[in-house]
Amino acid sequence: MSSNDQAKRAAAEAAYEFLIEDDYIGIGTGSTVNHFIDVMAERKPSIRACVSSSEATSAKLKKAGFEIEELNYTGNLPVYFDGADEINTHFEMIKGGGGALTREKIIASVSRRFVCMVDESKRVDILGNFPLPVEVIEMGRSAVARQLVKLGGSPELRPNVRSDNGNPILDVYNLDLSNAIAMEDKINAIPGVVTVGLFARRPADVLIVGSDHGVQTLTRKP
Ligand SMILES: O=C(CO)[C@H](O)[C@H](O)COP(=O)(O)O
Repeated sequence: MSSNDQAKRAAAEAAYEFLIEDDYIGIGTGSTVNHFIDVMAERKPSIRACVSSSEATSAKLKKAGFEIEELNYTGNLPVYFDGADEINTHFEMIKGGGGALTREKIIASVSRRFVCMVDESKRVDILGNFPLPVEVIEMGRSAVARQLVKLGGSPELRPNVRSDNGNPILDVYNLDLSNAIAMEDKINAIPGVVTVGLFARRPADVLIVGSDHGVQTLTRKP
């Protein structure tokens, strides 16, 4: 296992402490989440079912013996576990590197606690080094891209990729995300945008950072 993977695994193990048994739990997408599912598979918690943010996560959870439930049948969730592509000191995030941003944002929006697990390379002062994913409706792809250019961005179509919802994803470089809430609102207002991978209006509540030196668990200050 690479040291980066070890850091993700360590963060996933620490995150497990936040799991609430005998209820539904939300599970995101990505390599860090995959470590979290491995930890769950080893420790076998008693949970009602998982609400999953992607087909890939659902497949891994099912293989590990966990039930999947659709969000439409669960109501609000006590806790959601996911990774991030970048996270700042306010626990605002860029997400969607794995293309699951829309389902991730929906699940995060109905979860009482968002536990974000990262390796330390994901921590930043200002978001934006990682290109911002924007899921769009196919027919509005170019129109949205032109609006993103007006906002100062350089959008690139993610090649040969469709989200689990069947939509294309634009990766936007060079945006000024120093005011992440304002930019999230502006991008959300563009017709044709399905979801922007900025999680500023709904930041994480708990941040667990794995590194060579150990694991740090941080709680967002209100
Ligand atoms: O937002 C995501 C998927 O859409 C992931 O949380 C993000 O890409 C981080 O992935 P990884 O844990 O593999 O570094």
